[in-house]
Amino acid sequence: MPNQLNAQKYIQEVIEKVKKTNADQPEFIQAVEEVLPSLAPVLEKHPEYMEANLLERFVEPERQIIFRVPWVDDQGKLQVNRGFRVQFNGAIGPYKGGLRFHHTVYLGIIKFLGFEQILKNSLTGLPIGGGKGGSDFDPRGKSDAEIMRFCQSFMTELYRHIGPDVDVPAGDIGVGGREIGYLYGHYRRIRAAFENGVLTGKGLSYGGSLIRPEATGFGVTYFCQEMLKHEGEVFEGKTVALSGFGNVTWGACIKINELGGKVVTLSGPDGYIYDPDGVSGEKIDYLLEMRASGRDQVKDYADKFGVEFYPGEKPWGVKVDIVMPCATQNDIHLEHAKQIVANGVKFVCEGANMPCTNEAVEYFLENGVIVGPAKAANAGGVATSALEMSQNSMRLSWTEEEVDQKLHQIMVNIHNNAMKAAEEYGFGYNLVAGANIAGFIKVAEAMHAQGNY
Ligand SMILES: NC(=O)C1=CN([C@@H]2O[C@H](COP(=O)(O)OP(=O)(O)OC[C@H]3O[C@@H](n4cnc5c(N)ncnc54)[C@H](O)[C@@H]3O)[C@@H](O)[C@H]2O)C=CC1
Ligand SMILES: O=C(O)CCC(=O)C(=O)O
Repeated sequence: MPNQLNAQKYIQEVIEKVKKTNADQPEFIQAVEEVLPSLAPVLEKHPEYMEANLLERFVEPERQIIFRVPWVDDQGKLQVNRGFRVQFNGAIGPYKGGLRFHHTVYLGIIKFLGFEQILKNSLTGLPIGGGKGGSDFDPRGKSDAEIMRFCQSFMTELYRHIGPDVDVPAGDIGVGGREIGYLYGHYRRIRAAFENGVLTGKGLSYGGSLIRPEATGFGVTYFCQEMLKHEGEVFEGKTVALSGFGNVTWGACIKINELGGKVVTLSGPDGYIYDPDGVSGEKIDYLLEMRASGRDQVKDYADKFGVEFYPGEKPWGVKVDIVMPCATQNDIHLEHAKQIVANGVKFVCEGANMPCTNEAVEYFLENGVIVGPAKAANAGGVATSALEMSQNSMRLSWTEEEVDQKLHQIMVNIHNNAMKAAEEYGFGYNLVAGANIAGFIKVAEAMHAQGNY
């Protein structure tokens, strides 16, 4: 009992301090408030972690780098953006996590993503620490040459902070194969060395891994398949509401179709589309064109395939069997969660990072909806990045089947480990709490073993 009281009190104190010292970073506070309360039983079992004030160290990044990114646009005008890399926790491996190029990026977004990444990377079972980076650069409407110049300038500063054994960035919103190519080319030029383990998500011709582009979408679908299996159900014949139309949504569409499910919605910042026949075949290929166009609008899909477009709306009112938000954070608020529950949805599986507000997740759990939390469900992307790092170190390439089979097994393991941790610590089949606990245990052990850093 005393430990129980202590743990809860200690967690509250740490949360209060995070709120006070990061008051201008609501997304980071949200991520911390979601994770910390579920760690109480772990701290009760390990009072030594409280004595060593491990949690306060856990919520403070090891290093935050903020830098100027000057670049010249096609009109010859000098533009300036802000670059970020947050090296959050390196206790179990080199910092690992994507770069986001989006106009909304600021320190609070990068910190919430980096914080989530610590637990996610731990859940993969692979030796990778947590980090994240990006810029408020807006790729919309930029030419290829502008994107290249921006990436080169970004790397001109970033290169000194990263390395195959130090910090290994990859893609996220607004950063895909093209951007990784420009970033790597510039890194190689500055370093005068072929150190391709420094970035993942590379093209196949210079050390990329098969299946990495599909991995996050495949992974979230494999994870959802395990959630369905737990309830004695399958994808076959199920309708699915997806949001976004980018990399994760694309991969999820492919795998859901393969498993016999039907994707009926996509979305963008401009609204959502409803396709009652399902997003399949050439329609899935078209998502790649939409993303590459830099227009960032889902209406293009409606125009091309003659389906309904709902401007300014989200897809969460559509009656489906499964909901998979794959666009961005806080896409599903409490009012959407109420609609989703009222529609009888039993499964919500998060492809994006923190796509549901904490209130929405609580409402789902209270109403018996099974939630696949992002840090577990979308870990297939970073897991396959770690497989890319392994291939780079070994100087060899695995086949598509080999990578996919490893990815699939990793997703099954993550699901089972989250499920077991939740059961062991008294949360039942609550994958949200289970993922937090299972991810935390390994990092906490490593931090504690390494002294008071
Ligand atoms: N690419 C990866 O390997 C991984 C990505 N994620 C997460 O998945 C989500 C999607 O990332 P990607 O598909 O890689 O990016 P992307 O750049 O390929 O696609 C992003 C999609 O989200 C939509 N979007 C962005 N901001 C929006 C807003 N404010 N309102 C509505 N729609 C918006 C865009 O229109 C686009 O369809 C992000 O939360 C990302 O952090 C998570 C794990 C790995
Ligand atoms: O593959 C990676 O390292 C990054 C993936 C990522 O950014 C994420 O998991 O959110």
